[in-house]
Amino acid sequence: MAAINPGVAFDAALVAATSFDDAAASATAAAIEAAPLPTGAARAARLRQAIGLIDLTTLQGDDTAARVRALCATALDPLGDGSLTTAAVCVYPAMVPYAVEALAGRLPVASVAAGFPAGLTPLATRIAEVADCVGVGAAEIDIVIRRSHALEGDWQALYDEVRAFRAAAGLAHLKAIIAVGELGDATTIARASLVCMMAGADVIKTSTGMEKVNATLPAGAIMLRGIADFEARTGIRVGFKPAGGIGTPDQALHWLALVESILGPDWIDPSLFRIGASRLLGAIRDELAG
Ligand SMILES: O=C[C@H](O)COP(=O)(O)O
Repeated sequence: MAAINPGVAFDAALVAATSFDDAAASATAAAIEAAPLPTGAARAARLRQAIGLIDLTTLQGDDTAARVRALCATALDPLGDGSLTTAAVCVYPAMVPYAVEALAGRLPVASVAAGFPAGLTPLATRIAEVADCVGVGAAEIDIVIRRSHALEGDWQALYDEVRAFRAAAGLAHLKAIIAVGELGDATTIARASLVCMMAGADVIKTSTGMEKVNATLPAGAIMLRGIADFEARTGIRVGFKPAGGIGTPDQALHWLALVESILGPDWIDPSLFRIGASRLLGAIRDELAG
């Protein structure tokens, strides 16, 4: 992953001046969906690239040590030929020790945290959870924001919370899930993205996978433009993770195309781009197996 984002001071005026047009976001997404996808060998190569970007995820109430160990074995050798790995494995906090043991440092373990998926447990509990996950070996922490702060326009409160998660995460990479499907409009998505980046998120992530609406290309377009603006303003490169409902090879290819079209080829790398998915790997594997 890229260097830790130290964050920048909260800038209320910049947040207030940040807006985004829903129609522009939809138009960007529509252009990506209308463009032809690669075919033949180029498609296969791109799908292999996508596998290397996956945070292979299980976030089920019935997760067990055995399921997590099996997931880790798949992440280390997803095509069964030793040719590549996924980017990371993503699990609930209680499953982190099993993943850490199974991966033995060969891949990072990402833990969801901060009261995932709603972010509505007491703040002290959410901060302690972040620290606990790091303490048992998670190298990446996928926190959720408390959506009410964004919906009520209390951007200082959102900044302060994410700043506290940044501090609790220490040297672990911090991914901030903004839950686009619950934020309402493009401007709120743009402002939430900006505030999380200001507070020190290394990656901004669309969704938990548990909202009614999860990763969408229009929301992605808004977040990616925010990442580009933030880099132009601060020199800090923040990564991007669409997650939730990405289950087909075509969807993965659209996400790669969107990221590349807005941020350029540098971002097609696990240090700056992840796809959070539980079913996508199986679908890509099926296609590649013909
Ligand atoms: O962070 C990852 C998501 O929870 C995965 O969502 P999914 O099960 O729809 O692929």
